[in-house]
Formats: sequence, structure tokens, C-alpha cells
Amino acid sequence: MRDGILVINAGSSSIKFSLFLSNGDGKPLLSSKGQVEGINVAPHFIAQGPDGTVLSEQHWPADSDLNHEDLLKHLIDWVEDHLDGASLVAAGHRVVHGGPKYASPVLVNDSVLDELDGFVQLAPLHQPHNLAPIRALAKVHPGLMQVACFDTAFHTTNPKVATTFALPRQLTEEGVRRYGFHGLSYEFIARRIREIAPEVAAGKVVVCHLGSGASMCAIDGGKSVASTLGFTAVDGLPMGTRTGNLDPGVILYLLQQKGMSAKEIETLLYKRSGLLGVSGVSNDMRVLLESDDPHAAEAVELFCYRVNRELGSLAAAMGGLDALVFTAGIGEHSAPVRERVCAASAWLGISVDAAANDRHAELISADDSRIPVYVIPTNEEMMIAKHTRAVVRQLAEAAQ
Ligand SMILES: Nc1ncnc2c1ncn2[C@@H]1O[C@H](COP(=O)(O)OP(=O)(O)O)[C@@H](O)[C@H]1O
Ligand SMILES: CC(=O)OP(=O)(O)O
Ligand SMILES: [Mg+2]
Repeated sequence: MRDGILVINAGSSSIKFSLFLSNGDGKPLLSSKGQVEGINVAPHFIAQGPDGTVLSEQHWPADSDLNHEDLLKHLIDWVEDHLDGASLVAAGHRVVHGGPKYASPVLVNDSVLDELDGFVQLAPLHQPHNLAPIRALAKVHPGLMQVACFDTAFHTTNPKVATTFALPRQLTEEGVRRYGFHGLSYEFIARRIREIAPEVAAGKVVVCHLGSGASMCAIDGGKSVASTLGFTAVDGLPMGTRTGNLDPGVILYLLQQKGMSAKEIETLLYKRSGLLGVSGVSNDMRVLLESDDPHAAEAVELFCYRVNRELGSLAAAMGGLDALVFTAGIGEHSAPVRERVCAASAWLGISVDAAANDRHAELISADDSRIPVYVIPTNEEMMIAKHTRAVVRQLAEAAQ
């Protein structure tokens, strides 16, 4: 009987899945992948084979009222119908917050799930959606091994100085500190850099993960040493709908002068700000780049300006820069954003080859650029599959 590993990456605006089936020798191969996107707007399900062939597709109208859980059920039903005679042995999940405790992937049981529930307030856009598929799968497949893989884990190598807020010590000791996110993506990219550019893998690299959620990470010698996301996934860069870095005095102003409630402020910071808030047009970079609205242009300008400033900050944290990498939705697909960030970073010795950038080549820097600049597609699902397999193997070995 062949084994299957289902990987679920439930993000803020999409649920991505990949189904890996073992190939006789136990090595998993991608069998199908897909996603539900447009959640809470106009949902769209697509499942594809490894070569991109569309296996199934469904659109729902904007007023369909389908929530995250309904769409997840549709996805799981589709996967069950496409196991091709294999049986599911484990599911691996992206869970954004592992809190101070989890530095590596963990087999989920009820008490782990309870602990992870405790981090919902720290990642309200993600953690509930990450945990919902674990519960839904446990109902449909009681006894199925489920492994939580954390966005925070890759950053546990950060030095204390990079994670400490200048707050009274007691709060720091309670866990009020920077954690960093998108760690599965950064871990995947760090491994890819070793494969495609071993000469810079031991050096100082800044990776820009620019998607719906956006962050940047300083990776020195393959290890995360600093990043732009902090205690929660609302710090650092402006994102699709999140503020990013904000003077905490603004929160006091909203509370004291505007009389806003904590819940209203949460909604403002996470759902009404970022590219959407500044442009008043959209949270989608594609729409903003095509728009004639001057506010859309301002939102793009602010986004690129902030990426450029954080690049300087992260290079300073490492005391140098040997390579720059762009990844995730915007980083992989938006030549104009990469071009602007790189033009503003010319002082660091960065220069881009316009033609290579336009065709999204792997290496987009010009021959005379002091710093090589790469576009590397991320694959959080592959990283989760690898971690899940490792946990399943460890458990099998321990049982022998
Ligand atoms: N061709 C493109 N040009 C500019 N932005 C793009 C392009 N394709 C995708 N994007 C951006 O990528 C974002 C999604 O990135 P992704 O990494 O898939 O996000 P997430 O996983 O956080 O949902 C979209 O909101 C969109 O703004
Ligand atoms: C942590 C985070 O921001 O994730 P995403 O990019 O999936 O929104
Ligand atoms: Mg993402």
C-alpha cells in the first residue's frame, strides 16, 4: 500500500494544499497540488497535477457565504477522491505561531492543540485558520498523524538582542519578544541558496518574502539572525491589509482620542491598513500596479520604500551583505517592485539587469553588480512535507 502525506498551508487569504504519494521506495512525490483562494471575496478552487495540468476547478459567486471551514471540507473531499489507491499516513500543517516553546515540528495531540490555541491572539489572521484544518481532519480521519510545522521555528537562532523589546524585563520573560514568521519559506530558501549559489550560502543574505503577508529576513551562514516580523505578524513591512511597523503612540491615540475599542483597532491594523488602506483601491499588488489612481501609486511607493529601508537595517544587523533574494507572490512575479527596490539600493552596490528582471530569471543582477540578486520561488509545502516525513520516521523508529 502506498503512503500519502497531505500538506495544508492555510494562509490569510488562501488555503494551499499538496498531496505527496510515496513511490514504492518510500520517497514521496508530488501527486497533486492546489488551493482555494479569494476566501471571503469570490472563492475559487483549483487542483492541478505536478505539471500544472488542471484536474479540477470550481468558482463560487461573491455572495456565496462560504467560509474557511466550508471551503476546507470541499478540499478534503477532493483529496480523498484522488488518493489513487494510497492511504493517508500523515498530514503536515503550517502553523504560524509556535510561541516560545516550539523550536521544531511537533506531532499534534489535544494538549498541543490547546497550547497552540493560546497563541491565537498573537496571530489572529492566521492561527485560527491554521488550527481549523487540524480539527477538521481529526474528525474525518481520527488517528491520522498530524504534524504542526511552525513559521517561528527557523528564527529561534536569532540572538537575544534581535528579539528583545526595550520593555521592562518581566514582560520579556513572559514571552513578549520578537519571534519572526515566514520561517518555513526562509528555511526552504536557505536550502535552495546552498544548491544554486553555494558561494554565498556561508555569507550574509537578505531574503525578501513579499506576499500577502510580507517580511524580510537576515540569514547569516544559513541561520536566521534577524527579521522584520515581531511578536505578531503585523510588524515590519506594510502588507496587503496590515500596517507593518507603527509608532505605538498611534495605538494610544486611537484608544484615548478616538475612543476605539481593542477589537476595532485589531481590525484596523490587520484588515483595513497596508496596501489596501493607503490605496483605498486594493490589497493586491497586481491591481495597484495597473491602476491610474494616484493613491495606488502612493501605496506601491510606500511598500518599495519600506523594503528598501529594512534592507539597510538588516544588512546593518549582519554587518554586511553578500546576496539579496526575492520570493513569494510579489517577490517572484513583480518585476517593477524588484526594479524599484534595487534602484533605491544602488548605494549598497546593487544593480539589476532589466531584461533578466523582466523575464523573472533566477539571477537578475547585472554583471557589474557587487551584490548578486536572485529570484527564488519559495515552497513552504515542500518544507512541511520534509518535516512531516522526518517526524513520521522518527516515530516509526522509536516504536521499533
Ligand atoms: N504578477 C504579479 N505582480 C504583482 N504582484 C503579484 C503578482 N502575482 C501575485 N502577486 C501578489 O502576490 C500576493 C500573494 O502572494 P502569496 O505569497 O501567494 O501570498 P499569501 O501566501 O500570503 O496568501 C497577491 O496579493 C499579489 O499582490
Ligand atoms: C505570517 C504571515 O504573514 O503569513 P502570510 O504571508 O501567509 O499571510
Ligand atoms: Mg504566504
